[in-house]
Amino acid sequence: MCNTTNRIVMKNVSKTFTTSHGQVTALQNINLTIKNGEFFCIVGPSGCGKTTLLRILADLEEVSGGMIRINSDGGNRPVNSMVFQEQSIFPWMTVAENVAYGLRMRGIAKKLRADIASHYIKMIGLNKFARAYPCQLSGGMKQRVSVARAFATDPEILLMDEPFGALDEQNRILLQQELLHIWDTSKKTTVFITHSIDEALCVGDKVMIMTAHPGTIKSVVEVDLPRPRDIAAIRTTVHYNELFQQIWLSLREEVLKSKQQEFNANENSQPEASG
Ligand SMILES: Nc1ncnc2c1ncn2[C@@H]1O[C@H](COP(=O)(O)OP(=O)(O)OP(=O)(O)O)[C@@H](O)[C@H]1O
Repeated sequence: MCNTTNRIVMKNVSKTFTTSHGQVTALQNINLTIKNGEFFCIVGPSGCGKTTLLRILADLEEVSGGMIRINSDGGNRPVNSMVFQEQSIFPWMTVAENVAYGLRMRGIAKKLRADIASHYIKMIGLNKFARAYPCQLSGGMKQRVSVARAFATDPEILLMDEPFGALDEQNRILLQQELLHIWDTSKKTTVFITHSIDEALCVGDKVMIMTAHPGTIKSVVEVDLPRPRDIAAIRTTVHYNELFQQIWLSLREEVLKSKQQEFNANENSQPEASG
């Protein structure tokens, strides 16, 4: 599944934003090692710093303290590729052009990039739509294209920020299964944010639970469910339910804290009653 080489190491990482209302500490004391080939999921209450952590890994945000090391292979391929919740494909390009986009940017020859794109388009079941434009696709189909494009680019690390969060349940299950299928053939180091414990258990090797704001690491649970995974089948196992309970008990406390924080913030922002 994954080998023992460390791909990502974070030591005492913190991130503070300066806003017009003062300083916001989004992340504190993050110590984390993600191994090469690991499928690493992150869950946590809203606003706990999940996206900030991913943006730091994507080099879109600088850390305020601590250090981060990404062990790169040093080849021609990109270090990372990101898939967002909202489809981020180009509306003026066909499905095939979208999937091949990263390869074109890397100067890969036309024939080779067409072959690679076609391979991933088949994997996501959109062969008949290779020449279609995004406006001709459903939301689920567009998100499939985003996933195919990320894999086709062959990054060393795949960063996924709630990639299926906006999809209905049926499409989500189909895409989770397709993601697992593509991932099984590439064993790419993946960092995957989700609000769903079920999704984290279906796809992940590890699930990291974050505390309510400011985000720290509460615990990391190893998902020792066998691979390759059939999503429908693993959900019926006793061990899946044990893991679900373990994660939920840890997460529940943080979700309640986060709700209380929201309530307190609302109370403090209420204008005082006059008279
Ligand atoms: N650019 C920014 N400027 C100021 N504050 C920010 C910025 N980005 C994030 N924050 C704050 O940092 C904290 C963490 O935000 P972040 O988006 O990382 O959380 P999250 O866990 O991804 O939330 P959600 O689950 O709701 O997407 C929040 O308090 C947020 O308001």
